[in-house]
Amino acid sequence: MQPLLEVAKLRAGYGPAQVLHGVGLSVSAGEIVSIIGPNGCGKSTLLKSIMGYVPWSKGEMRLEGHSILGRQTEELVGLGLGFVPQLANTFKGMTVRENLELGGYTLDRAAVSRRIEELVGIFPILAPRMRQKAGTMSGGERQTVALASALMAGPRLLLLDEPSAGLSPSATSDMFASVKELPARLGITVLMVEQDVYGALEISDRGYVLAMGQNEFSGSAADILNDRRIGIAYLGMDPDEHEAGNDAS
Ligand SMILES: Nc1ncnc2c1ncn2[C@@H]1O[C@H](COP(=O)(O)OP(=O)(O)OP(=O)(O)O)[C@@H](O)[C@H]1O
Repeated sequence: MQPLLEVAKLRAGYGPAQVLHGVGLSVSAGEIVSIIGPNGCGKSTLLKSIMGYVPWSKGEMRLEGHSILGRQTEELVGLGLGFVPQLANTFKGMTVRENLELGGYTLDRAAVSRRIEELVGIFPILAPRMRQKAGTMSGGERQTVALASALMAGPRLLLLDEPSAGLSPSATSDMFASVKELPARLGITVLMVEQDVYGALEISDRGYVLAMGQNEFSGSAADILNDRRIGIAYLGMDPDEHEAGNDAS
């Protein structure tokens, strides 16, 4: 089946500082795909490059097989891409409802109301907080507002940059539980960057491991979770203990 999004040989960075050195990935409709890797390896830069915020020097990007390389961010949003940046992703002086309305600025009033109702069904904590200013909410609540705002426009593919950043363990598991529902409940495909490798892979179909701006490994979420090198590098696996386990078997 043709992927929804394909990125190939992407080279991008900030002026002379090249960060991505030929990265590739694909995401099929209905999937949740995670990008993991060490700090500074270029995960956020990859999402920002896809969204048109960071200029490419080389590469290719296709949506359902059609090249969309070089499109402006607004055009990409029009084509169905949505983005939730890491932190600083709500208007703190505005209420929850106003944040959501802003996310749905392309919709008419009736569609905004319908969409808000639908999203409150998925994120029940928003219901009693519609008039609360985002700036007075906890990190987890605000992250939920950011996610719901990005969903207002009905993206086909949602790019999430560390949705668990700054959240408590319980808020993190609520966040992952909500993200997991997006394909089935709203028909949204998800490409997510996460530091919480285990939490992200648990709800993902597939994953990509980046290292120093390059693809290091990719596979099903189960393959990555079972890979010894990944376990040692990112999942806190004790190398000696694992070796001992292997010897015994
Ligand atoms: N606006 C910028 N200008 C210049 N360099 C930047 C900019 N943003 C990021 N970088 C650099 O690009 C590299 C990759 O950063 P990026 O944020 O993509 O990594 P990351 O894998 O998402 O890291 P983390 O897991 O710590 O969030 C880093 O060396 C970073 O310092």
